[in-house]
Amino acid sequence: MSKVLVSDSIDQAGIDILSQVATVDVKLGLKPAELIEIIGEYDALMIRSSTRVTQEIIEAGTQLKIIGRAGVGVDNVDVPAATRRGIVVVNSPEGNTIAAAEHALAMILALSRHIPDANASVKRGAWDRNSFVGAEVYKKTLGVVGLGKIGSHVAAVAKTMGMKLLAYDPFISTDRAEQLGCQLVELDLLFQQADYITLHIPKTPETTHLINATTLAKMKPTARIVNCARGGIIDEVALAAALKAGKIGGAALDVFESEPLGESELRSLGKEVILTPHLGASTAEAQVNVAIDVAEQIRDVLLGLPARSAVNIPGLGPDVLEELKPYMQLAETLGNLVGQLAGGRVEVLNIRLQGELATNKSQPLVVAALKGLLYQALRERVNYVNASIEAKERGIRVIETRDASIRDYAGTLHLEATGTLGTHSVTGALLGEREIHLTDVDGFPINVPPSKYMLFTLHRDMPGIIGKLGSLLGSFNVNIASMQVGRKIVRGDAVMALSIDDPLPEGILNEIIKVPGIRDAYTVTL
Ligand SMILES: NC(=O)c1ccc[n+]([C@@H]2O[C@H](COP(=O)([O-])OP(=O)(O)OC[C@H]3O[C@@H](n4cnc5c(N)ncnc54)[C@H](O)[C@@H]3O)[C@@H](O)[C@H]2O)c1
Ligand SMILES: O=C(O)[C@H](O)COP(=O)(O)O
Repeated sequence: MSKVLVSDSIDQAGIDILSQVATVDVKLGLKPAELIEIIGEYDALMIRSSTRVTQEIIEAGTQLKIIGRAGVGVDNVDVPAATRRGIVVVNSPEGNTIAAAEHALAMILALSRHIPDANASVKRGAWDRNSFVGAEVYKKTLGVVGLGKIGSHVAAVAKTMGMKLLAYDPFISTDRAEQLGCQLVELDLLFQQADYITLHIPKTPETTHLINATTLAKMKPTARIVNCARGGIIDEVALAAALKAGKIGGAALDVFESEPLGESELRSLGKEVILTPHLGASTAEAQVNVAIDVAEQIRDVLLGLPARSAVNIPGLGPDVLEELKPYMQLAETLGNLVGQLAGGRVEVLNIRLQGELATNKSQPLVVAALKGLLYQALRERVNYVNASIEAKERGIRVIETRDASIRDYAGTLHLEATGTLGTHSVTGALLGEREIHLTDVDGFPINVPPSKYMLFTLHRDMPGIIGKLGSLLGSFNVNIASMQVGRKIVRGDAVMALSIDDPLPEGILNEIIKVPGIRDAYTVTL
């Protein structure tokens, strides 16, 4: 049975799902050295934001197949290191969207009405109504930086509170912003005009210290800024200085450059600053959502199925996956087949998407074809995560073409591999109940479903050759399950595709190519 380590606090709903397929160990608060010591026993690791999954931990996780982040941000995981090792990293992109958006909205209102400090003062026994006069958000301008899932929900709710909305997000369209009632503006204008600024962007090299002494100086002296996105987007030293100097009106932070928050000037500031310990996703509902979402993906990967929200499988979202799954199987089979026909070291892989396939997203198909192509060399070590990297490291050049014209089949995938031993090609399609069929081998039309053991010959189309090959195979006790000849002209060159029940015995290929008329023979295992 597989083993899963849960190293952050996860809702029981997730543990229950994992327990269906694995032994689950919940070990919270592990030090890095302790995690390194035990991670080698586990097939999967499930975390939130507290566990830092470094390259060292990934390298010690020799059995690891998947790292599941029960939440959105994977910045605590060394994703490139996981990718190099072929470990799938999954998250829950939507499970805590509402929770994080509502936390940001709560911060905006709490800042405006000094709720934390007013509450603390009453609890201390005071009744001070003068120190906590607030401001209304109605008719004020909210600047939303990042109009993705969380930013959009914040904008939608703020709109209903009567706020005017400005937004900055270079990756969304003006139409989308308008649908949400937001005016898309440049960042400088947003900084100058907003009464409230709320951040909903990932932390990237471009967004690190986006809020710094220079950008803070552009804001209104009454501006209030909220960060429920990621620590480090705000330069905390510059923020504390701006707040102290009255250059901005207030700040509410849920996330920090270093967590847990250590010594910080921000702690010493008054009611204009609200600090929460990374609580954006901490609602009962969100925790159930993310735990189920990620546990289901871990379960699926441990059962050999693909995950719906893998962050390190390019272009493979849940919607794409559902549609492309059968085509990915086709691409992988063809990749495996053409790799074996080509033999030697493949240098160029041409991939042509034909007919209705030409309009599909191609990246997952390319990855699947490469996974198939590299299977003979790498076996289980190649998967959807590392296939592209492995191919690149081997210097395999991938050339992709599309042709939307429909020929004999509605949609076909054609792979041509050129390597040290020559060039071979295969084409395939999904027919009937989405069953894989080989429709062409080395330019010769055939129509056969692939089977585990196959034999292909290149021969001259002439009387008696099928019989001679059949007798030869019979003399080696090889049972033929099916056989088909593909030819372009009568008595010209032809290809024979045979499905056989068992692997071809050693040495028989040499006998086959001695049969008069047979020029070449290839055996493959799929
Ligand atoms: N505090 C919490 O507990 C908590 C909970 C959930 C998510 N988060 C964080 O909230 C953030 C947003 O999450 P989401 O689910 O809305 O993500 P999302 O991917 O749906 O949206 C992010 C948006 O930011 C935009 N963006 C990227 N780079 C930008 C840039 N340089 N300038 C402006 N916009 C940029 C993208 O186009 C996208 O629209 C993430 O950092 C996530 O980790 C925090
Ligand atoms: O990225 C996220 O999902 C949030 O930051 C939540 O983090 P958490 O799961 O540690 O609360």
